[in-house]
Amino acid sequence: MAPANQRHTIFLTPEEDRRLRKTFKDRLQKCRDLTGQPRVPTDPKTLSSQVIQADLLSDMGQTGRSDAVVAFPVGNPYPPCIVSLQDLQPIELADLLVDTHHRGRMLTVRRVSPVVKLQAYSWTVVQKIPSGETERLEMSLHKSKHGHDILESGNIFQIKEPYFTISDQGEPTLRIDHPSDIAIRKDTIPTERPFEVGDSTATIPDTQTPALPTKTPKEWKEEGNAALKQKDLLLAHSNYTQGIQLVTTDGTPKEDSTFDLFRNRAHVNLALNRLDEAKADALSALTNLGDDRHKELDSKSYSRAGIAAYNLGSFQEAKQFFEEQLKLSPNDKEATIRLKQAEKRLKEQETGSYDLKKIKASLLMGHRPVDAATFTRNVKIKDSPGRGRGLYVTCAIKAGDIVMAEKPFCVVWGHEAQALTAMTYDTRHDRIRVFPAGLAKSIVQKLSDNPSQVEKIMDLYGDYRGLDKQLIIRDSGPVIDTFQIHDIVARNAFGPGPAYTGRHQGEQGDSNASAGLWVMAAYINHSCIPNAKLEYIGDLMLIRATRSISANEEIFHSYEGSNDFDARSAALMNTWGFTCDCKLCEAEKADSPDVRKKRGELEKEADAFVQGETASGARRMVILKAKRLEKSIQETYDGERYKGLPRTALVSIQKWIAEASTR
Ligand SMILES: C[S@@+](CC[C@H](N)C(=O)[O-])C[C@H]1O[C@@H](n2cnc3c(N)ncnc32)[C@H](O)[C@@H]1O
Repeated sequence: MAPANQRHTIFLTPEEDRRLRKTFKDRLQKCRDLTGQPRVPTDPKTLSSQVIQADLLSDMGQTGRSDAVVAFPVGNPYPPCIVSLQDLQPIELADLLVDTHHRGRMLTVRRVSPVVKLQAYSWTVVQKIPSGETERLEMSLHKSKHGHDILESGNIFQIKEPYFTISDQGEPTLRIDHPSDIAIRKDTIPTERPFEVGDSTATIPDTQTPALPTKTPKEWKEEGNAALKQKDLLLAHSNYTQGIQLVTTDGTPKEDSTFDLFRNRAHVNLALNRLDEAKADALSALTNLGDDRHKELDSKSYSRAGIAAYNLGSFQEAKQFFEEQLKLSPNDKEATIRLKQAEKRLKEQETGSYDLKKIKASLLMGHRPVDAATFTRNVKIKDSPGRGRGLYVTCAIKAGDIVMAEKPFCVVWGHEAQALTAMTYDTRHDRIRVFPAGLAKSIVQKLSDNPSQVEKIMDLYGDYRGLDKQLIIRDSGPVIDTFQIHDIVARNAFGPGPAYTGRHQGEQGDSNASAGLWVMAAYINHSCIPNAKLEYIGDLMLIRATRSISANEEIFHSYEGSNDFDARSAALMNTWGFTCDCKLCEAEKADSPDVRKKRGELEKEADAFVQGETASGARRMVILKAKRLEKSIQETYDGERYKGLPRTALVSIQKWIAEASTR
């Protein structure tokens, strides 16, 4: 994870480290050994008793959330299915091969057991009908949608290009890594006897049949409204969608009930943070009729379109929608306030001038996230030789000034339920890393709900390029390669530290560090002698110049603050996969290991001295001791080689001496 306040390490004993690597390597080996072998049929009774036992254990809290850090392997990416359901050929469980992706095929199964929900995956038992054969089905990290477990949200699934493999626990399993590879059948027949393994009386056709009995759009609207009243947003969304699908073939509503369906779904979409669809729905709901009743309804639609645009950071568009709303309802106070807010954001976007005092005060009042715009006018992305792309300033910036300010694409704070720090074993580099899994999950969810954002996220640096940055929409949503998201998060996420100070103690344990993705800032490369630093005010990230920066100069901040060359180099390689070649690293690399060791020891001594001795009012003898320590550290630096470079080991002792000497 990237800077600052990041947590790169979770302490593992050598034995734990060895066991973790061995478990995952053994599983990989088992997969390799069995690849392409025919699947061995399972015993339905054994499978069902396993799931029931595991479900009981998880109910008793024995396998659910605990302080233990979740670990899973990464580094064997495979692409999601990009073929529509209708173009896939059905496959039987009996035809599956081990550790194989069944490209071009689709498996329709019925869930016949409860779902065992664990932190990093969920699993259940499914049955092929009419054969009655059963199999384990596992959905990995990206297993929930708006807080609901996907496997639990239905009982008939269509699995696209099924992947049959061996689970991390060594069991044969169908495994889903990309949420777009599983569809819940809309015509799911609610089973009165839901969990009877071996029941093969019902048949499920592989292709979808129209829902029976058919409801009218008005009835779907009423069902949607009822679900909304019950706060079941997903059901309300589904009901309105069914109504919309009945009345529109070309996306254009024709009568009042259809306009209502769109307007109501816009409301639900706002609540679900599905902003793209919220905006589109609100605009589709516009009747453009001039009578008072329709004017009032259209005003509501403009308001919803404006809120969606505002939350997407499209402030110009938001402003236009609120202006249209005010034309229809000139006395609407809320619309006037919203218009003013949009205008303020546009000004921030343009000038980079923020009322930081007011923002800080709003944080004290508990208002989060910060209501502010992103300011990136003075920076641009360009190639940075040897470092991929980097961020450059387009004009001179004075020391202390704001280079840019950015709101995150997504942030998960340590105190939030979604926070989850995991350990990953990357089979590509044989490395164990700390990974903000909760952030990755939230990003996948946000992108699935807001396809307009896919391109900018997928453009970020990651080792595995997956589908690159192309947006592919299939069946009912965008195809998101979760392995690509993993690699992007691993190299670009920031650790902003706890959201609150003083309160919410313990919000950053081993398993719940805060993490976020600030897209433009993610283009900034590392240097051990940076010219900029990060600050967070709530979720607003400020990048400030630490010295004056000339026009067209590249911006750098320090990903890793350790003064110890070896520790710093190891962290840069382990977390970000590169060797720093800045002048400071060059100079430190040229020092002999003995000199580096000596300097490290002296620095520790200096730190202990500074902690133990108060500078103000220090006696002469104590100051002399500090100066001797300073001199010893100075002697570890080669004057010629370190000319113009920071001598980082001296920082604390020199600060102490300066303070002690000003009396
Ligand atoms: C947060 S991204 C920075 C933007 C990235 N350079 C790009 O092209 O999108 C971090 C990645 O940039 C590269 N990087 C950053 N600083 C570097 C440096 N000083 N030297 C070499 N590579 C660097 C590494 O590949 C690292 O994993």
